[in-house]
Amino acid sequence: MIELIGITPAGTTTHLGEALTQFPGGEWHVRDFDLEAGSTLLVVVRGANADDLAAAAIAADRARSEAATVVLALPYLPGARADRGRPLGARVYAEIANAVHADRVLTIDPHSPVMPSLLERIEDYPLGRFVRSQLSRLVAGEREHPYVGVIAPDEGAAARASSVAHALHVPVFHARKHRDFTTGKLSGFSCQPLPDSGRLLVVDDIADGGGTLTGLAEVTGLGPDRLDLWITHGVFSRGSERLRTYFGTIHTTDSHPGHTNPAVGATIHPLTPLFIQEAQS
Ligand SMILES: O=P(O)(O)OC[C@H]1O[C@H](OP(=O)(O)OP(=O)(O)O)[C@H](O)[C@@H]1O
Repeated sequence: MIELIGITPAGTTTHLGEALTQFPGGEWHVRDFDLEAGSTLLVVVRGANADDLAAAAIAADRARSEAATVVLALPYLPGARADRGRPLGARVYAEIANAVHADRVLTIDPHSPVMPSLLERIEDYPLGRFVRSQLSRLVAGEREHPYVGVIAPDEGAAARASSVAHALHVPVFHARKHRDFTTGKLSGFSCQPLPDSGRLLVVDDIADGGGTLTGLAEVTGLGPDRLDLWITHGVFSRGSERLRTYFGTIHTTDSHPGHTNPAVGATIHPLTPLFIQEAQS
């Protein structure tokens, strides 16, 4: 899923989606488009489809011929889960993304700390800060939030959940994901004792098949009357419909095309306005 937005120096935005077409066989073709002098082309690529990165590279090439600045937003960093061992999928995806030759790369809450350094022009993934510092507003609107604590489902989620708990002024409770040493498969969870009453917000970066989050919910013995969920990247593939059994409100962004899965019915927090703002800064 790809979105093209022209931003003039005065801040006027134009959606250039019609410039993107495909030949009947599926190859991308980007039609000519005009950009005012000094404009920025913002290219947002959602999800992990490398073919969309090819379209982004073609559109960027066109924009550069008009001397426009190119900002590539990769809200869900493709390859970020393949960040160890050989082959290193993260590096291969990063090389494909670098073929866009963007002046800046923006992302949000990348799964792996390895990944941003592989992208040549990434600037400290500034939007990562957004999720953490603005989460209380996103989740609770203008009201007081209802949470008595935040749960981190595994070690990888600990820093993210702690900063969300800090923003919400509530304690964080840590869980652990146990894996079988030989197969690497998930073998169970353990969790710190939780408060006897009040709502808890589980915070993680990705919900894919939902196994991690449903496994965690089971070990807490709690359900939708006590648990809500924030996940930055709602991939929501097969199996994720089980999340509804365990969580009341499910919040996510539109970083991945899977976020619209109707079986999950998540509340969506759109990212494009933030990318436009960030591209102009
Ligand atoms: O919905 P699921 O299919 O369970 O996938 C989502 C989980 O996968 C990722 O962790 P992962 O276990 O890949 O990585 P880690 O061992 O590096 O934390 C992610 O951080 C979630 O916890």
